[in-house]
Parts: sequence; C-alpha cells; structure tokens
Amino acid sequence: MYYVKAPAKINLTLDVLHKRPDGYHEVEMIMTTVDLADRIGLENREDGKIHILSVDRFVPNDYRNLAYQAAKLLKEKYRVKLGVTIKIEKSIPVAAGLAGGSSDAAATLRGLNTLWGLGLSLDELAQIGTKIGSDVAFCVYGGTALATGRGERIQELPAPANCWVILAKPTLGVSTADIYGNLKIDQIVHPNTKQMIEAIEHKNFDQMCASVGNVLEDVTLKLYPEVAGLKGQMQKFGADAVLMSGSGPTVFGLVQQETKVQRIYNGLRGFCDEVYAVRLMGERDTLA
Ligand SMILES: C[C@](O)(CO)[C@H](O)COP(=O)(O)OP(=O)(O)OC[C@H]1O[C@@H](n2ccc(N)nc2=O)[C@H](O)[C@@H]1O
Ligand SMILES: Nc1ncnc2c1ncn2[C@@H]1O[C@H](COP(=O)(O)OP(=O)(O)OP(=O)(O)O)[C@@H](O)[C@H]1O
Repeated sequence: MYYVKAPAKINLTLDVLHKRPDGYHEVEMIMTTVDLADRIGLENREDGKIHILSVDRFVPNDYRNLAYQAAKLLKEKYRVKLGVTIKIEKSIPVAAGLAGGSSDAAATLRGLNTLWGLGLSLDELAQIGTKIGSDVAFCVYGGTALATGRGERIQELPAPANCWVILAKPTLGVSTADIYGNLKIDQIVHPNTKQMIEAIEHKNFDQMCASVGNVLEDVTLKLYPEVAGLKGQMQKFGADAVLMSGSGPTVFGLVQQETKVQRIYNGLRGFCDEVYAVRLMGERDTLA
C-alpha cells in the first residue's frame, strides 16, 4: 500500500459576499491545516475497479465517497487501465466542518498522481478536485490560503503563528447546503479578512485571535443551541479565540500556552465526546 496523509482544515475566517446565479455563494475565507489527519492507503488493481475499504459506518464505500470520485475522474480523464483499492483510515470526524471527505479526495488525487505516474502539477490536480467539491482545491495544496470564488480559487499564505488548536465536535451532523440556505445575506457582519492576512503574515497571534470570524456561525448557532453552549464553554475555559469551523458543528479554540491546553481539553471532555488537542500545521510542504 502507498500511504498519503489527509489533514483536516479549519476556517480562520469565512465571509460570504453574495449569492451567485448558479446557487453557490461567493466566499472569501482563510483556511489552514491542522495536525489531525486521515490516512489513505492506495493499491493498484489489475481488474480496473475502484474499491473503497472503510470500517467507519458513516463513510460511504461506493461512488458517494469523495475519494472514489477523485479516482474515477483521474482514471477517466487520463484513460488509466488500472483500478485501485482505496483504504480510508478515518481520524477526522465526519460531517464536522473540517473538510474530511474533501481532504480524502485531495489525498487520493495526489497519491494516484504518483502511483499512476501521471506527472500532473498541484494546480492541475486542484482543478480536477473542484469538480468534486468547493473545499477540495484547498486540500490539494494544504498549508494556509485565502480561498475565493466558491472556495476553489486559492492564494497561498505563509504559515500563521504556531499554536495549539482544540477541536470539539458535538454529536450532531450539519448539512452544509442547509446552513448556506439559511444565511440572510443582508444581515451579515463581515469579518476583517485583510486584518487576518496581516496577522498571518506577521505571525501575530493576538491579532490572529482578534480577527477570526465566520458568517455561517450565527446560522448554525441558532439552529443548534448545543453548538453555542460548546462555544461558551470553550471561552470560559480560557481559549484565546473560539470559532466554529466551516458550516459546523465543530468549534475550535486557538491556544498559545501549552499549560492551558490540558485544562481546556479536560474541561470540555466533561460534556463533549469528541475533543482533540492538535497543532496548527499551516505549512504546505508536509503532505506526501
Ligand atoms: C463551508 C465550507 O466547508 C467552508 O470551507 C465550504 O464553503 C463548503 O465546501 P464543500 O463542503 O466542499 O461544499 P460543496 O460540496 O461544494 O457544496 C455543498 C453545498 O454547499 C453550498 N455552498 C457551498 C459552497 C459555496 N461557496 N456556496 C454554497 O452555497 C451549496 O448549497 C452546495 O450544494
Ligand atoms: N471520504 C469521506 N469521508 C467522510 N465522509 C465522506 C467521504 N466521502 C463522502 N462522504 C460523505 O460526505 C458527508 C460529509 O462529510 P465530511 O466529513 O466531508 O463533511 P465536512 O467536514 O462537513 O466537509 P466540509 O467542511 O468540506 O463541508 C458525509 O456525511 C458522508 O456521507
């Protein structure tokens, strides 16, 4: 098996500019990768089939799997005769706002590019990824980036100030389409994306904390008060900044001091089953 790492992303900012005629929303968001990753194993098959192996009951093992779709797109576009077994070892919670499925698809694109000797650039892989979902292009590159368009136009940013990221996922799944659908464009309070970019460029942790913002947060918090409760707890335990990632329901806290991490983690474990304390990765070059 050839193994590829598929890290989760968080949104440090997520702004919506307007609704587009194609039904998607024009976004402006800053995403970065964290050290919580799925592992994708790839093995060639002589029978030409694409086969998904996963023991997670929430992960589909057929054409609905985004990794399957990634393999199918590459196979068809480049007329590859071989098939592939794709083993998905999940660590990223499913339907969490952490782009787990998108990252698996992106890792499959990168991995098969190597395994099948296709010689494609990351830009080419990202373009193919866009056909699968709005977050896949970012996941192809990893690192930290400003994403615009429907999320597929990627401008690389440097790694932000290093810190801990505490992730807490309540036991409910959220539909991204539902959350965008319930957003009231005229009531949006826009985050300061420019200030966040400056904070990242200067590795200024305090300014980064002061600049986080996600316009989907209000929507999800109103629909699921449990998420608002979790956010309040994380603030109470002393995280330096607290925000919901993507369309939720995962809430993340940025923490600079290592001594605080265990306290916040233990506090949250009291009423949330899925809590993770990980490092912000932020760099592009760590992906296989
Ligand atoms: C919430 C985020 O995860 C933030 O990174 C993304 O904006 C969503 O990315 P994703 O899950 O890859 O989304 P997609 O699979 O492309 O779209 C799912 C659904 O979300 C809505 N959607 C998504 C992206 C976007 N810019 N505008 C939208 O309105 C659409 O209803 C779409 O049918
Ligand atoms: N490889 C995969 N891993 C997890 N879920 C997948 C995968 N492929 C398809 N899915 C489907 O996609 C749905 C959303 O899962 P995913 O974990 O990607 O959501 P997410 O983290 O909210 O994504 P995003 O942040 O991009 O909106 C799941 O309910 C599942 O049915």
